[in-house]
Amino acid sequence: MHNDIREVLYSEQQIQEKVKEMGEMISRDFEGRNPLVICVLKGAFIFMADLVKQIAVPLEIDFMAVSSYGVSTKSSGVVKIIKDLDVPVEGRNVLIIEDIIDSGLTLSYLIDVLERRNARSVTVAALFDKPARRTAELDADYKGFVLPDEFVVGYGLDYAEKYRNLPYIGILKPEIYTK
Ligand SMILES: O=P(O)(O)OC[C@H]1O[C@H](OP(=O)(O)OP(=O)(O)O)[C@H](O)[C@@H]1O
Ligand code: HPA
Ligand SMILES: [Mg+2]
Repeated sequence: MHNDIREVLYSEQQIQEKVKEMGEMISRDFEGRNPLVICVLKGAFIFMADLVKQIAVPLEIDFMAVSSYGVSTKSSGVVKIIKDLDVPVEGRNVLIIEDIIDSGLTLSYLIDVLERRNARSVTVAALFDKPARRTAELDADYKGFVLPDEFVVGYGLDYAEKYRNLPYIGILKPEIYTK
């Protein structure tokens, strides 16, 4: 285990099993719907890569980069689009892939943007859910694990751009971000 991690919450193997289950459900529900799968960068890049391999229906992929945390464990409250989609979403069945829903601000902003661009449907798959800190009223259609109210890293999630490459999800030692 990495020295900066206080506790591993879900191992690489537990995550892979969950991702497979989610992929199977999505495959069933999106049969014949040709989804446009949107990866919310950077955090969702690993989940996205693992999940799409478990989805058996034809799909297309695009990427959007948004950021609101920066070098902090709390949302700045301002969601900034750093990279927009390459393709129009009008008339498409969009599946948003998120690593974590925390305050919910990122997702509520994205859903609003995609609905205003006239997506046919907007569905959300989120691997991690931290309901304790929610300020925006929303929930994922496909949800992996519910997390305690702690700042977590790994499996794509960062603190100040670090720890994304850890294959598991763990609680970051508070002294790392309070020092
Ligand atoms: O529900 P919220 O409180 O909005 O938090 C969730 C979002 O915050 C993180 O992104 P971040 O802004 O850190 O950008 P990153 O993915 O590049 O790390 C995370 O990857 C989610 O996209
Ligand atoms: O707990 C978290 N860890 C990393 N990034 C995040 N973005 C929202 N919540 C978190
Ligand atoms: Mg981040």
